[in-house]
Amino acid sequence: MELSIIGSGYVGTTIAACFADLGHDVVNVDIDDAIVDSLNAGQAPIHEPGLDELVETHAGDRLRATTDYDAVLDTDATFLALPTPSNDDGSIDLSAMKAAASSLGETLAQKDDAHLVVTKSTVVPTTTVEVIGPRIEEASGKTVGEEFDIAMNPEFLREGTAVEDFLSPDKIVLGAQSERAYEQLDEIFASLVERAGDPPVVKTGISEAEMIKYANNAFLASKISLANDLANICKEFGVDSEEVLDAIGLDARIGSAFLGAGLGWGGSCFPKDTAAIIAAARARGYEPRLLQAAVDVNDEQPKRMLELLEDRFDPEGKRVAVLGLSFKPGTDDVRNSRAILLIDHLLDAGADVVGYDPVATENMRAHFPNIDYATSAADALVDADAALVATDWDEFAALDAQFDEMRERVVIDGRRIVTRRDGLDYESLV
Ligand SMILES: NC(=O)C1=CN([C@@H]2O[C@H](COP(=O)(O)OP(=O)(O)OC[C@H]3O[C@@H](n4cnc5c(N)ncnc54)[C@H](O)[C@@H]3O)[C@@H](O)[C@H]2O)C=CC1
Ligand SMILES: O=C(O)[C@H]1O[C@H](OP(=O)(O)OP(=O)(O)OC[C@H]2O[C@@H](n3ccc(=O)[nH]c3=O)[C@H](O)[C@@H]2O)[C@H](O)[C@@H](O)[C@@H]1O
Repeated sequence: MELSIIGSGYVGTTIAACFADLGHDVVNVDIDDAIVDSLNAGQAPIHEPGLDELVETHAGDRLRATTDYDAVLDTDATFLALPTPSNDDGSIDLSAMKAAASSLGETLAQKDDAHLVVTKSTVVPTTTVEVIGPRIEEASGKTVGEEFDIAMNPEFLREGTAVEDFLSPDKIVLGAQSERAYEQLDEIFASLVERAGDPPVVKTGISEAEMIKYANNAFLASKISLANDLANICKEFGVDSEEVLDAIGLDARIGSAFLGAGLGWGGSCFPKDTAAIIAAARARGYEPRLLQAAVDVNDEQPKRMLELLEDRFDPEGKRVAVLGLSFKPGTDDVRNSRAILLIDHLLDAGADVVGYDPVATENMRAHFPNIDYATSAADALVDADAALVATDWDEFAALDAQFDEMRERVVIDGRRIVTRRDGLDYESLV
């Protein structure tokens, strides 16, 4: 089928390249010239394993990019993969979605055939029906359910494994309100369902699909926070939290995934999505206490890590290496990275900070242009008084003699990844 994807960030680029690989003709529409140029030159604008190869293979053939919304006119369906960040009060900021819906509506006014508009972005329940649909109607002069349909297809991919996750989903959720829309969605997803070995396809309402996405993220974020709460209790008793969490994960009802205790969850999604659904629930008069507690535990973990450092010395004038800047391994994304909270605090305390990350240095430089950046973990450790391990990149597990180059060998491990302990003043956060 002919598909258009509006928004070419982590999700838009990944799904465009994957849909092209699955045999669709895809055009990415983005307002950012640099992203469009990069895609048309056959280069992925973001770091994701396997994405470069897909973009290189399909660019100029089944995959192209443009800043011109008119490209939508040659397609059967449009996916909206726009950012849905947080307002200051945590509620969802729909400005990009609204702008894109209006632009799309103006374009669709020129289209004679029916069109399907699919919300891919994470949006609070009722957004597609009450905000996106009406905006497109207003700008196009057309009517939902007649000249165009709306649908919602939440995305569950993780950064760092985006291509693999998209192509091998645990489930595909299709929210729609007309048979015509379900049929078109079936057609779009048929090649993925076949390649992925027939995963469950959940057909549901549009607002249910929107809520499934929040429920999924809220559950996973809360599971990590519960693991952190339990690990903090373990630490009080001198009990090995890893052994405890590994053991409870063997219970099939609990499962071992997302029980990794440590510095907590960051990234562009868990923090904003928990905040958005909490704000949306409050706006309807419900206080989501458990979810708020999960957020509170998560906010505490970086503070606990800094306390462990400050138990050793006042960071003022000390050189502190922060190992790992991305919000998790496998990505260059630093949005809501725990490392940002650590660096902010260290700078406030007057420390001399050196950061290191295998791929996220340039993105972090935009946040902190004035700290030092090392080109290897070994370089970061030279003459450092302390090292804070913020991200569980595999290479940190292999560090050994490099610690001998530190001035004071204080190592606070936020991810329980460092294996060497001898000769170090080592403490794990959990
Ligand atoms: N990043 C992730 O791992 C996942 C993200 N999501 C959701 O997907 C949505 C998109 O997230 P990301 O891809 O991470 O965002 P992103 O910020 O990486 O990309 C968004 C893109 O939209 C473009 N854009 C903004 N306004 C536009 C407009 N009016 N017209 C055309 N393009 C416009 C931007 O230039 C940017 O390239 C969000 O709702 C997010 O919650 C869902 C699952 C996974
Ligand atoms: O909605 C989204 O955007 C995505 O959010 C998360 O994906 P992502 O944020 O890319 O990465 P995760 O692997 O979930 O990690 C999120 C954070 O949790 C932390 N984490 C993860 C797992 C764990 O056991 N412990 C833990 O602290 C990671 O370090 C990271 O900071 C979800 O896992 C995806 O299913 C979802 O599509």
